[in-house]
Amino acid sequence: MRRIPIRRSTTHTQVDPDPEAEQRILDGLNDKQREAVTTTEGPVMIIAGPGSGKTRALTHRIAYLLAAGKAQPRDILALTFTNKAANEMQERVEALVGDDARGMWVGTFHSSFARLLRMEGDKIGYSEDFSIYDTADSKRLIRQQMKGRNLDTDVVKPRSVQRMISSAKNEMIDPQEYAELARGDQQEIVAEVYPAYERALKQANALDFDDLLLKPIELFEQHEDVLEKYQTRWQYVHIDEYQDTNQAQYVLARKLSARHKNLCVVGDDAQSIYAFRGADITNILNFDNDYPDATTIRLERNYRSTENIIRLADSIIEENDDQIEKSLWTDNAEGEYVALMEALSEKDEAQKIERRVRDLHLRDGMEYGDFAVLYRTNAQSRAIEEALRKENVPYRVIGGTSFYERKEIKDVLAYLKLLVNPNDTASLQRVINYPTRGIGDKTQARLQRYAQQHSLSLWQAVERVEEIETLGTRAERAVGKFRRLIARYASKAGTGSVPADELARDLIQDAGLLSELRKEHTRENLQRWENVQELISALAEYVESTEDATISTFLQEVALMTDQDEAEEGDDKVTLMTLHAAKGTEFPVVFVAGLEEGLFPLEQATQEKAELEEERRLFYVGVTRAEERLYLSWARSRYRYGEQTSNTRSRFLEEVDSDVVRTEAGGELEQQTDRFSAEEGPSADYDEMDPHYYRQDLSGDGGATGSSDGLRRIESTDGGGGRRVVYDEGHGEIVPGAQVEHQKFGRGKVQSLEGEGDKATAVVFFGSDVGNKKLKLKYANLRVIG
Ligand SMILES: Nc1ncnc2c1ncn2[C@@H]1O[C@H](COP(=O)(O)OP(=O)(O)OP(=O)(O)O)[C@@H](O)[C@H]1O
Ligand SMILES: [Mg+2]
Repeated sequence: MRRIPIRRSTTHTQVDPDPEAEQRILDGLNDKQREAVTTTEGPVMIIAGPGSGKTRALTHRIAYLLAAGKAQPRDILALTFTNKAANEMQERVEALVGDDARGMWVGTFHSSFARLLRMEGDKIGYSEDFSIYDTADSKRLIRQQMKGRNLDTDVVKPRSVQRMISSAKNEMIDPQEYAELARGDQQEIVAEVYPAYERALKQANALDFDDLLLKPIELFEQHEDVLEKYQTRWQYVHIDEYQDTNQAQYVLARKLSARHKNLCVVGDDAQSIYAFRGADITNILNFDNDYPDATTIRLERNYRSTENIIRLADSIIEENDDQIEKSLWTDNAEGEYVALMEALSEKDEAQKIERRVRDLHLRDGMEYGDFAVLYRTNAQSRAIEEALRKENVPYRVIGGTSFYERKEIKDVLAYLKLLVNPNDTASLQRVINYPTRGIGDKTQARLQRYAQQHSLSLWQAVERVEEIETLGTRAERAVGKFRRLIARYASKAGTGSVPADELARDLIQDAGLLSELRKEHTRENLQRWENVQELISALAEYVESTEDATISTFLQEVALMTDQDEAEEGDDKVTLMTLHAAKGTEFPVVFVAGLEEGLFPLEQATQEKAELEEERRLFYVGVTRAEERLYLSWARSRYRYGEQTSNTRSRFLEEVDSDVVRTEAGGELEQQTDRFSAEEGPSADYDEMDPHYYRQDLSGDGGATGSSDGLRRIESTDGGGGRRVVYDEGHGEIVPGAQVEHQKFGRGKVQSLEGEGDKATAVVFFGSDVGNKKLKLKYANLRVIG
């Protein structure tokens, strides 16, 4: 079932000072982190590399403020990058203070300020039920405005206009200023459409994504008292991933912390990857200047990755010129070499990834949930999905054709949006004649013209259909029928007499959506029908689990979901996502796929140094998600845009520190051709993979201890602090130093042991030809020979 982030109740709770909790919170940190946590007053910037515990420090800081009695939950604002990260933060804080910490505002910028606008937006002319427009909705509105002005949408595409308006908004350039600055035909057109688009949004009681940040600024500027209220309330303001804030976010942070001056930002300039969406790296670079009394704290110890992964990451980012000097060290083990995988095609690449996943799963007992496959473009997921599906490896894809972007889902959502906000023109246009109900293009154009002439919203024109003389009786009747349908359900939704999910179910039935999907018995239609059912289930679950749930709050949650939030939690699946979506996450095993010139870095980004550096930072973000193992892969040929392209390795691969990289065994590419073109299926040569990329010098000595319960317990030190390894007698005398025999690899000597029960593994050295192998004892069938 779809997971909708649960809306936090606004109930305020009190947290009493708790010295024990305070100690516990500080115990889980190193000195630098402790400094970050206890420097509670004044502006603080924590700047540090990936995996150094920035997010952890931020979370502990909030918990510390509560436990030390410096703040109550309601005094705290924390802004994160995804709703998922926000939920995690909320949960961890609660776990740390051992109490519920409701009343904190923890969320993304967009969801926090959407919430604020629901509460205060009436002061600048938005009713509480405003709609949030995504890019597609915005484009629809822009197209309509262009058509109304006889602007050729083939010459300048609504999509480009939408992008240009969005960039302008990101830089806080309003329509008037834009008109003054506009140069050249294209900008002149945008200058004409921009103010019309703004008016149309307002008329639709709708806000686009950029507005969710701009309107609060407008609100704060026009209503000093509202700003003061929140400035006073939020004594402590926190921002994670500060390197990716844009101008509007910068202004909001500044305004909100102006009174108490307790602004704590956390970030890493080397991980700034959203300049293309208006993020402004100078926000973090200039923090010291903007807040002259700021304390800057640097964290230097990486807790996440092996030494080899960090070495590789360092060698990547070194190539960039513009960055704050940082050093990163780790106490973690050296770890495996970073593996370079060369493939013939995207299909071959996908198969190789799938094999590695299964290999590590079966042999090393890694869970499927331990793996992430990262790529530059969404389209790359297809081949990987196919390979995984073929071998029944469970996976999830984050982002891409996200559930909530599917046509049938957007149709249902548009109906629901209309109930809440009938003036929502984009939604109305979407469903007014879907399913077909005799309100064709001509009728719609007439309604539209009438609306424009009388300065009405499209819905208001629908309401006055009887007065529109240009419409024939048939059209009038059809529009009238539709109006009654929407009005009936809108009033039901308004009274709240019927549970939201029930109402939605009845509405889509009455609107003819379900029968439309059942009309033709195709697989696609069946899938769509199921998706619609799933949406209703998600709504039902949301209603059940959320206080004060309404269709309106549900729609808001859906509109503000970020790619990462859609992931269903708790199940053991390989995660597939773009490098952008991977920010802030970590996985034991990471694959970065498609390292080819033109794809990563993207062709378009290779001309300008600044863009190339952003691609490189994206690569840096990708590799630093890995905890234990990292695979880099590229394919000699690949289908892109319907054509077979022939590729060379990415320049990024030439730049990395080759000392920590090993090309995967499997011989020359020619040999690989033989291997993979054979019809034997991927599992056939499963056993003979890659003896070379395991490190020879995996340390680990240990000894056996007897015990009274009859089980033999074997302790091994694994470099990470002497974990106890326990398994039963069934495996024989498998202790470090024992001679064993494996069916395939022959004789070897046990080097070290790790894990427990079914997950117990041994590293065995099988001589210099085969090298070290890490084997899962449950499957390895090792025979002890001495
Ligand atoms: N003092 C610590 N002791 C033990 N583990 C830690 C400590 N600090 C951080 N960690 C662990 O290290 C990992 C990385 O931490 P975290 O995600 O906070 O890093 P980050 O700096 O935010 O990384 P990124 O830049 O990728 O967002 C996490 O698993 C975290 O729990
Ligand atoms: Mg982080």
